Amino acid sequence: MAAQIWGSEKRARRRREISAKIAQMPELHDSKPLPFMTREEKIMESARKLTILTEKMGQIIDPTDPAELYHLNNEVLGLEGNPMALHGVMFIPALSAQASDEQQAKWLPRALRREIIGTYAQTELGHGTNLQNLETTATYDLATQEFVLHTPQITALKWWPGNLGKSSNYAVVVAHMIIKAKNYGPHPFMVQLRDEKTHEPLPGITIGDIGPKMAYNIVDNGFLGFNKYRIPRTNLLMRHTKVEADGTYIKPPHAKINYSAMVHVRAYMLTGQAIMLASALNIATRYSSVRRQGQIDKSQPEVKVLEYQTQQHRLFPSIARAYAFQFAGAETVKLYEHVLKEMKSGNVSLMADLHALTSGLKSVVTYQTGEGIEQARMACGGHGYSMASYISEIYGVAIGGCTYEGENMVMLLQLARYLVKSAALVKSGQSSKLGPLVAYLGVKSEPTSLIDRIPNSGFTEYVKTFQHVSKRQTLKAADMFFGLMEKGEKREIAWNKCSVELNRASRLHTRLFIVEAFVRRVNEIADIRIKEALTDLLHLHVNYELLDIASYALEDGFLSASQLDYIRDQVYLYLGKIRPNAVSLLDSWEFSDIELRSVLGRRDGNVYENLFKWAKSSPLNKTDVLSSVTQYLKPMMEKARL
Ligand SMILES: CCCCCCCCCCCCCCCCCCCCCCCC(=O)SCCNC(=O)CCNC(=O)[C@H](O)C(C)(C)COP(=O)(O)OP(=O)(O)OC[C@H]1O[C@@H](n2cnc3c(N)ncnc32)[C@H](O)[C@@H]1OP(=O)(O)O
Ligand SMILES: Cc1cc2nc3c(=O)[nH]c(=O)nc-3n(C[C@H](O)[C@H](O)[C@H](O)COP(=O)(O)OP(=O)(O)OC[C@H]3O[C@@H](n4cnc5c(N)ncnc54)[C@H](O)[C@@H]3O)c2cc1C
Repeated sequence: MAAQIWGSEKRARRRREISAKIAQMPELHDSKPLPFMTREEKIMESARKLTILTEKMGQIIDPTDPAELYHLNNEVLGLEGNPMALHGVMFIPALSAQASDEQQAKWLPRALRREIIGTYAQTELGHGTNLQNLETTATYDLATQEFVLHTPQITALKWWPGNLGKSSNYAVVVAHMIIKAKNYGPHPFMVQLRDEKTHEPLPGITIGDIGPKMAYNIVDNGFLGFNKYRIPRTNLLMRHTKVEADGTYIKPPHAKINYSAMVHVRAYMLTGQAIMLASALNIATRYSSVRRQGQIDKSQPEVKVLEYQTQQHRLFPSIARAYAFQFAGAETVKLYEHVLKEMKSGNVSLMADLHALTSGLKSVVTYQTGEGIEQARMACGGHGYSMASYISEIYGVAIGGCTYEGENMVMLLQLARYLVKSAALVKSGQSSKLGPLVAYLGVKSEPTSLIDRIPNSGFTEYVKTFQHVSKRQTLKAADMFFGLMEKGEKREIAWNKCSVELNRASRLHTRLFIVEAFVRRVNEIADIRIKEALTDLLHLHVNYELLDIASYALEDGFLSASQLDYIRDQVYLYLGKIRPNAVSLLDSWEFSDIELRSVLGRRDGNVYENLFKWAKSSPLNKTDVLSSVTQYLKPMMEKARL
């Protein structure tokens, strides 16, 4: 099963080898539990480990393999980030995709050797979503052949970029490029922020940390202002766009090609979310098979809480989602790598499809991951609320994904643009022009669903039902939009009035893609036992998801009330079938105790003893009487007693 999850036997084996090596290297372990550290201590601890990794990484992993890097990162540095997180996740990808060969030769080897640390500085205090209204300017000075970076007012301060505040000395900065008074829109520039020797900010740069956040507190998200700060013309990233010395602008082959670093993260973060969901579920499911509370049959001893159907219903559909996200994420990464290769050689024809797909997936996956992790926390009762479970930290980190790389509603609306265009093709009789991901929009469906009507139909009737609801909602939302425009509404006003319906269409389309990716994967599996276990999980997935969106299929009679009862019964049936495999389905992800960082989710199940040990190690317990007591509470009580 690990081979299915991680992509191959070899990958699963490599993960085990890497975990085993890390287990033998105490210098790479947390020196104490992260929840007991201050933010400064955590940052220090993380930087300490990073420097060891820079020395020893080659002994542990193949540093050119992103999957191995990611695993090393999760084991050693953990989910809460590190001082170079953005360096690997966005700075290097931005340089790789957007810098010319000459620029790459100059900067990439230095970045890869970690001579410099970089980040991606785009979002500002006043604008994150609407890139067209960013306010930082890069004005070309023809006389000196330099760009002058400037922050005209407080809302133009860069705000949020990870590791910008304290760690990075370089950044890819996105600013509006102005040449001879003409604004060419946001463009990426390579900018040195700090002195390479002293690490002091360079003159003309204001920089710092934006303060503690809901999670990710090892990352120094920062602010950055420029006061007429000059950089050479050749610091504009020029793989796709060029500015000649005389100010001539050569436009890129696609207007949004400079957004590729964002698409990179959107494509890669899906499996990251799957891992966080599976981690939280692993903790909750293991704990649920240790925790005994109450009886189902009063004549029997107390049961493991995992025996309760409500507990299974809380956890198992999310187990199915974690697998589904992992499979859909793996497909998306493959597609991204393909499109990136094509883009580099000038073929930009697949960019719109990739953008639509990653926008929808990023939104649905992060939202459902958040839901699943929160349910996992609640499923652990009181101990889930303790930082000893570590689930709240996983939740805080995962939920950040709903906001970064494009706020979820906004990204769903991006997919909706693509769906509405596709609907227009269907309506104008040009269904043959639909791309493969939306081809179903042009296919006539049966009048009613055949779920439970055709024996042994596998998952086909389920997929058709998801297609039907997605198609119907897309065409309905598009009709609403076109109808308003026909009545004379301006395009943007009409769009806003339909946006809730449009986003519903985007979610349904994305959920269909996730179901199809799961079905595709299960169909490919040769090993009978693995196929059986995953088929059970897929049954649970399709029935649970369909029940969740049933109103869309009920409103036009595509599903009947009796079919709905059948679907509900299937959910209960598969909860029971999955129960014996539940812990194994999560243990198959092979998270080590080092990586999980959870007292509740320990592999050995020795929860109570270790919870007590953990509590005793709290800094508050170093002394029996705290100074808050001697200084305030004790005098208060004494005064009251007089
Ligand atoms: C030991 C070492 C450890 C190191 C570890 C290394 C591991 C390496 C492995 C990697 C693993 C990665 C895992 C991820 C883990 C995550 C870590 C967390 C890091 C957090 C990073 C967060 C970073 C950020 O948030 S950066 C800022 C992101 N900002 C945004 O996303 C802003 C959102 N806004 C937008 O994207 C745009 O403004 C948008 C799209 C909303 C609107 O743009 P615009 O106004 O320009 O366009 P429109 O007018 O709306 O549209 C015009 C047209 O263009 C189309 N379009 C838009 N974007 C794209 C695109 N990208 N591609 C193609 N087409 C695009 C749009 O659809 C329109 O098309 P139409 O045809 O006109 O409809
Ligand atoms: C943990 C974290 C890490 C980050 N790292 C980085 C980084 O490394 N580099 C970087 O540059 N940035 C980074 N960011 C910033 C992040 O990319 C933005 O916060 C994000 O893109 C959302 O933009 P915003 O803050 O402007 O939200 P807003 O756009 O202000 O969103 C507020 C509300 O308005 C709604 N809204 C906005 N526009 C529309 C619209 N057109 N239609 C409908 N609704 C709309 C949204 O849906 C939301 O409900 C990070 C953010 C976080 C939380």
